[in-house]
Amino acid sequence: MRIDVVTIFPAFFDVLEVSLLGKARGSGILDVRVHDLRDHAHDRHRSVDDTPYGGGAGMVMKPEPWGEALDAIAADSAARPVFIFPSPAGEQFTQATARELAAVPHLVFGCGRYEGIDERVFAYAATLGEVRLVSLGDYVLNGGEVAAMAMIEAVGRLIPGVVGNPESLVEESHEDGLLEYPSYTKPASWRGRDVPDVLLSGHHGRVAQWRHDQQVQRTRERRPDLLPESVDAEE
Ligand SMILES: Nc1nc2cc(Br)ccc2s1
Repeated sequence: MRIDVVTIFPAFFDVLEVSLLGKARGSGILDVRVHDLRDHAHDRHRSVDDTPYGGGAGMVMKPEPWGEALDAIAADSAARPVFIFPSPAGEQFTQATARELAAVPHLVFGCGRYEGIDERVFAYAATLGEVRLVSLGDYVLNGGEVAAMAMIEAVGRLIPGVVGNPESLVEESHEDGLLEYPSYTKPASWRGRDVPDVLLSGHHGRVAQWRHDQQVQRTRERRPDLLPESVDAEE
């Protein structure tokens, strides 16, 4: 998978050189390229923003640098890219979105700043590939970089070969629509708190049932919106 990121803060993504994603880059599983939007701003001040038409506070990101940056990326793409623009006005990013995007050969993340990107950039990008505005949640950040980083991690870890043991991806929160069960490790007793006996029983069937019950209970308590219709949130 190829991932491009366009941002005015390229150094923000240096962290992608470390941990699992860093190893995946080194082994060629992930091809991550970070681009400085200011490289596509050619005036003396390399300006990427300007005042909004119609007035109002703040600045809007100019379309010209974006157009040039997206053209350059699309020009050497082996597949029609999917452009992801983090936006508080976007669709909700979920684990299902991550799974969907993990199957896309070429993702391009466009990180807005200021009051956002000139709307015509999204329309232009749609001539180069699919465009999706995506939100992590109902809150506003100062820019798209934090959201893009989170999505890159959520998607990247699903790429075969990135996570050592793919089994560990199966029993996670949201993979089966429920929150994950609680986990314990040694010691069996710690500061007067003991690991639930069932987990020490060696009875795999009972352990599996207990874990599922915990998932349903946690989901009912913390995220009743995730419970399937068949399970009454009030039970
Ligand atoms: N939740 C989010 N807030 C923002 C703000 C800006 Br500015 C750009 C992207 C995003 S995604």
